[in-house]
Amino acid sequence: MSDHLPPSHKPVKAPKIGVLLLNLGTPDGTDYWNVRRYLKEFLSDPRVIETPKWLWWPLLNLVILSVRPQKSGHAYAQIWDKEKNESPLRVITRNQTENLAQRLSGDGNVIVDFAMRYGNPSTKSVLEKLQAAGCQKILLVPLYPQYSATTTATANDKAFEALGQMRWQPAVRTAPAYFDDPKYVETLGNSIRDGVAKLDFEPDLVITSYHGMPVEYLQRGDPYHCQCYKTTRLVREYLGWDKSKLMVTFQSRFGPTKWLEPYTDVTLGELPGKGIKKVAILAPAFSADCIETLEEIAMGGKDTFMEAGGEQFAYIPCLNDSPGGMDMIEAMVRRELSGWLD
Ligand SMILES: C=CC1=C(C)c2cc3[nH]c(cc4nc(cc5[nH]c(cc1n2)c(C)c5CCC(=O)O)C(CCC(=O)O)=C4C)c(C)c3C=C
Ligand SMILES: [Fe+2]
Ligand SMILES: [Fe+2]
Repeated sequence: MSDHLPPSHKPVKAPKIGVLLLNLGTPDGTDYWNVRRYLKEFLSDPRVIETPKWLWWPLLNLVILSVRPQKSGHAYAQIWDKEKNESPLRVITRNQTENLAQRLSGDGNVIVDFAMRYGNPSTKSVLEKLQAAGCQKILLVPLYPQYSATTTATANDKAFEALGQMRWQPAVRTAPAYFDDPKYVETLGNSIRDGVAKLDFEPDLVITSYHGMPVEYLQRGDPYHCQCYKTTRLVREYLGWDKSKLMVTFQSRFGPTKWLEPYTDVTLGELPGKGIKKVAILAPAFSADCIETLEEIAMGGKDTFMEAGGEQFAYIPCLNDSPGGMDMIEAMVRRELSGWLD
């Protein structure tokens, strides 16, 4: 009888599985307003800045956002991918996405995409796109090897904020940090060994420079600091190197508070005076090269080191969409999809 028929509803797509790679974000352009918009969203995140809002709001809006966008915009302009008119972080994240999609294409019903925590493509827009395409199961993959509330947790928060507005919410999994995953350690170790072998000099020291954070965040329980040290220890053990050959430093200090030490810039300025004149440096906290690696370390870090009397300086790129890096991401994603993939 017609009164027992269900009311009309939206057409239902064949069920699919979504894999969503999440990264931090980047401005859409290097001009003042694009950088300002991005920094405002980023620096208004209470997971990133824990200063009470009543104190932080005037400081951010009246001081920081009137000067920082110009300074950062100039830095972004130096590393901008002019051909694609895009920031390297987004170019590389898209390449990783396309590469992974290719690798999972034989698995039939998987859609791979990427989204940013700040800026575009927004996490909400991509999750809605995946849901509209029929994804009833979604794996969120924050592309941060070491967990931090300031990166991993806020990326997941943003996804759950969007999921919270969905009537038909997909089943969701989040991939864990992979700082001690043997495949990550091996891949990073191989990239250091190969990166050093390609140089026309033998470095006295290799520096693993991690993005820093206020010491207070560590004291309040963020495990990031320990995970950084563990990554470097495991890589050193994998390479069979002496402790004196591989060092940990922390970069990208922001604001007047005490951040994790030793600071990368201070260390680079001091090493030549201690007789260490040839260094190679890499940034294992980043899954893709970006302003913090290309401008701050490969350019700024080199200047600091050479001006202090250094003789040779080399930057070893992030894993990006290298074959080894993609093998590692694919293995991690397949593991986290277990039970979902046929
Ligand atoms: C203000 C505090 C910040 C904390 C804490 C922080 C942690 C953190 N960040 C990354 C990865 C990236 N950060 C990037 C840029 C960036 N980071 C901060 C500040 C903090 N980061 C700022 C203000 C900026 C913007 C650039 C600038 O104005 O200097 C990026 C690169 C983005 C790009 O577009 O290229 C990444 C990636 C990690 C891993 C981390 C963990 C502790
Ligand atoms: Fe950062
Ligand atoms: Fe620690």
